[in-house]
Amino acid sequence: MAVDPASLIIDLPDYPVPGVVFKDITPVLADAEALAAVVDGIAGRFAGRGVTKVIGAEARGFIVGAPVAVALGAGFVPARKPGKLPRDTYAATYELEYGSDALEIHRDALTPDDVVLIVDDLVATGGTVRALVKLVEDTGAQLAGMGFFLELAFLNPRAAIAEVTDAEVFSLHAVE
Ligand SMILES: O=P(O)(O)OC[C@H]1O[C@H](OP(=O)(O)OP(=O)(O)O)[C@H](O)[C@@H]1O
Ligand SMILES: Nc1ncnc2[nH]cnc12
Repeated sequence: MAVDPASLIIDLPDYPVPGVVFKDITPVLADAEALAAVVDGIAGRFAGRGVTKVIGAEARGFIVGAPVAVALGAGFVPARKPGKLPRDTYAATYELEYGSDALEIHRDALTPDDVVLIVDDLVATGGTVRALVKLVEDTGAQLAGMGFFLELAFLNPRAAIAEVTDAEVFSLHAVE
């Protein structure tokens, strides 16, 4: 019987601030079968859609996004925290469940010919995704959709995402 990746998530109440239940996915990453199930599950959903690039946000979006890119035969674009990329960038700010931050991509990381998939370990408020959508739009590339391991559905990220794009939102596991 295959392991259910969601069964390996550890909940940490009141971390990093009171009122937030932090979803620790490191046990999922550490389990070979579970990690493969997450990567294959997201990649499988978007196979055959002509995806040329996967974009993922620092840091957990790198961990899940890069192997999904390899599985799809696509390249990977890292969206990094401010000041980390050495050349000209597009930037977007966003709110998190526990603070605010900004992400940047190189201006030449995507072109209007690219078909882009956003990948992250989890979607909570949808703020990070909204920033990534803005960055993809800045380049003129086409957004194919977005794929996550975990969706914190009780925070209603789909409504926040729907305000900025009608691209497909796919998650392997939702917490109601
Ligand atoms: O839907 P949202 O409310 O935007 O939250 C989701 C984001 O939060 C986490 O990253 P975080 O910013 O904590 O950074 P990390 O990957 O470096 O831990 C997670 O990996 C997502 O990128
Ligand atoms: N509750 C949460 N657990 C883990 N990562 C998160 N990123 C945003 N909200 C989170």
